[in-house]
Amino acid sequence: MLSVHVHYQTHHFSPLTLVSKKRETETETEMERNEEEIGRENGLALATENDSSSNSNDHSICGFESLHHLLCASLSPQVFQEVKRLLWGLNCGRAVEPISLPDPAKALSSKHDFDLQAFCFHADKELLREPRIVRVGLIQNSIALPTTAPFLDQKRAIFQKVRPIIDAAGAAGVNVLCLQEAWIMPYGFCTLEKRWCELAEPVDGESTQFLQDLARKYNMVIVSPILERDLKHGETLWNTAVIIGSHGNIIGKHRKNHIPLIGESTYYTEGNTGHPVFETAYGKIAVNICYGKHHPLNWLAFGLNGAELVFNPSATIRQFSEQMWPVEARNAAIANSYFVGSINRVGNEVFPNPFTSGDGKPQHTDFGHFYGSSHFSAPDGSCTPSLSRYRDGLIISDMDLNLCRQLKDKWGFLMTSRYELYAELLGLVC
Ligand SMILES: NC(=O)NCCC(=O)O
Repeated sequence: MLSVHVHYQTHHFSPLTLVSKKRETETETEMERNEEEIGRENGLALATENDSSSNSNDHSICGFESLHHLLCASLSPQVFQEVKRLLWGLNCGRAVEPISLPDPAKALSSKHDFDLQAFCFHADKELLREPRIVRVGLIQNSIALPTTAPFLDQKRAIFQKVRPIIDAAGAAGVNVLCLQEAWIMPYGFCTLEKRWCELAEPVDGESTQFLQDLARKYNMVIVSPILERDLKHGETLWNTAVIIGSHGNIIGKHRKNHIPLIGESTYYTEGNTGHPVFETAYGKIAVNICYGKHHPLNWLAFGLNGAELVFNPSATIRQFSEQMWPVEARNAAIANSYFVGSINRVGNEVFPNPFTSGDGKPQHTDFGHFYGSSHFSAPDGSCTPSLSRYRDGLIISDMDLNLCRQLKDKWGFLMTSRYELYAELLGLVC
């Protein structure tokens, strides 16, 4: 059993070992022709772009909360071990290990029905440095009230819903916690309606105050991505992550660097904070907000500024990015020798007025399914399984930050880079 708090469905497919036995007797063409059939025999209908069978209305993956759960229940233990090695990699020669959490954290996850999983990334033992183990948490959540409810009620209901998840992180001894992009509101930007601007807050606004108390209570650094209104500079809007220190102090903020050309760009523009790395009690952290994950140089800049852990708080749907999700952050972790925590909201958010997404499709009232699937990636290329595709959740991982330098020494990506060549080229094209 790989997760600390498991919610397996009752489906049990025949082990794929049966499939491989059958395949030994087939030619390659037969295998191709029969792939779908064999998949169906095993209850694993293969997904195609237009095939909704892999994403039934409950937004499960063939009845499972995550790919990890599906594979664990469907493969023989031996085959699953090997598939895990290939899909999630090895950390210090071993599969990324689940760890157990204190009972109060587990009790909160049962009572409030959120997915709770915990893992551990190791580093090699060093002779001159002590291990630098940090416990990091990521929270994914759906909204709490219909998008038609009064705004203040919507926001406060989200506070109420997220509170026990933060309490679970506190009970589990999490040191650094990150919430999802614009966590205090629905992702109303897809509607283009300006009324969502009302939910913007100053950096020291209501949500920051709410989290400051919790940061103090649990001695925890909290990263809080909000829609910001800069009251001191023309009341402009930004998509901002506020970094709250473990004493409840505001360490700083980062404003989203890359704004997608969908909805959001009609609300706010590119951030003006560069690529800050925040020195916290628990390590050097940075935030690459959502769409910035598609920009390798954005990831690079946080690395060059010394980040050891970069969060990617997101709000993204299946149609946009699900196939990129397991790849981009993991690649950034490898290329820049740091850890990445990827967070995505969950659920469907239905809005009162129909809108289009500029894709020629009919008007609709919901943007699409936010597929959750929050997870961690490590600089050695290993990663954790993902949280549920449709439920709120908290994923925790211990990570020895010494692994960052160890990977730099092993692979030397920074040393062998040729940034001067790229700088020259970029100088020419800019
Ligand atoms: N929130 C946001 O930047 N969404 C863009 C979609 C994506 O990057 O997957």
